Amino acid sequence: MKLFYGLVIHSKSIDDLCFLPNTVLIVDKGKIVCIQENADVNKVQQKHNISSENVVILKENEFLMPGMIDTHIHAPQYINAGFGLELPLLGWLNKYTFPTEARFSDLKFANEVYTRVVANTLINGTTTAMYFATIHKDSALLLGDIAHQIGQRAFIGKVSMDQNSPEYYIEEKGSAIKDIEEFIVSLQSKNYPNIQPAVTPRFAITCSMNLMKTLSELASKYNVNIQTHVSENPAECEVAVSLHEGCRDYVDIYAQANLLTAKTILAHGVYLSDKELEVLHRYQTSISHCPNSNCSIRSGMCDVRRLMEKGLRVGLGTDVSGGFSSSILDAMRFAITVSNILSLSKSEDYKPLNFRDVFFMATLGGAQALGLDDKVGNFEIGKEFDALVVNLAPTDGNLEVWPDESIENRLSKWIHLGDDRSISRVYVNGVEVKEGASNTLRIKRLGSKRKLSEMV
Ligand SMILES: O=c1[nH]c(=O)c2nc[nH]c2[nH]1
Repeated sequence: MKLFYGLVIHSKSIDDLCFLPNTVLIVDKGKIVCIQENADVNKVQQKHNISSENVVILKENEFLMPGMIDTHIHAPQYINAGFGLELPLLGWLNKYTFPTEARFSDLKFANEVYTRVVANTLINGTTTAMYFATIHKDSALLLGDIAHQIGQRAFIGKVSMDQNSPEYYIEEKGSAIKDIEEFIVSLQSKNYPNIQPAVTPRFAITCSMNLMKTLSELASKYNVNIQTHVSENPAECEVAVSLHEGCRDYVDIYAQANLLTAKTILAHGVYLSDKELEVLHRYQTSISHCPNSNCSIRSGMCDVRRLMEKGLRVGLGTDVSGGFSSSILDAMRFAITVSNILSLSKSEDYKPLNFRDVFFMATLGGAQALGLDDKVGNFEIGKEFDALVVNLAPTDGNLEVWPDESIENRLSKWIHLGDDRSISRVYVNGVEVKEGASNTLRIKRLGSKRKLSEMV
């Protein structure tokens, strides 16, 4: 058992951000077994017979929050983060993305990049990631091994694509199905507690209707999540609909392929019509909002408020490397900025997203979008303990926190100004995976105190 004591911040819903001072939270075998606000820590410690080395008392400038959830990230594109942003989506895919992803047939290369992306996103506070890998079955399995070893909760998507792709990076019609089924079976048979496969048709342009229909059957046969892209960029929308005869709009392509389910997450959704939103709502399909990517490759600005008002679950995605940053904190800031910009052309009663909304989206909202909210996303008895200790101490991080500042203002400052140095501890399923705010990455499960440069 481990006992945490101090300020706890989490969302009960989008409208209910809770600040719980002097709170005791007890974790047993990875799960939360006790939460007590305004508690006498010594009494609770004695009552549960917890030894001092298993007690974490947060400092005055620290708070405990749920681990953050990246609902859309391309692990192989990590190597491209920060360049190639001058082209819009379709040109960018052809010039930068497909050639890079093709290199992941090489397992040694995949091992290097995937170790870095998992380690660094954890350091940045991403305790759960919904990954796109590449079309290569073995390197996608390797990504699952690495996330398991380092200790991140993850969905791993072996990408499926059988048309309109370069000849050096495309699957044969026959092997596309065989490979994805083998991938799902192999990953599930490893019985990694926090790693699951995800069926991942890249998007409607690079997938035939036949492939998408078979993928939906496999997702249902093996009860796995589905992820793909939708309505990101005007040219993409036009090409997608023109390729799938008889489909009314972009969402209708996925509806006809039976890919819309309550376990499906679609990245972007910038240009969805009201009719399309109604269809997604009916299927309980969720959206990953990726504002950094939408700005960086100039796809457009997604009106998240509108999606939420239509009843959709919306999480945040970094969408590396359309998005240049693998940090969900960064995604939170971009989401606020995009929403502020959109509000300039809306009526006065339009409510742009604020720091409370994006905190929800980065935690419980992301968990809901991935269908994981029975396990993670906030602190409730019975849920798994995925958590961050955030430290706003002026000597340690880049924030100035004044003694008379309210807790709300501190959280707002952290969301706008914090960085990975302010995340001092990371726990997944009750296990600490990062210790100490430092640029030297200390990933316990890879051998203590090894630097990242020594790990790859
Ligand atoms: O942002 C994106 N990144 C991708 O890799 C991709 N593939 C299809 N559509 C995409 N959008």
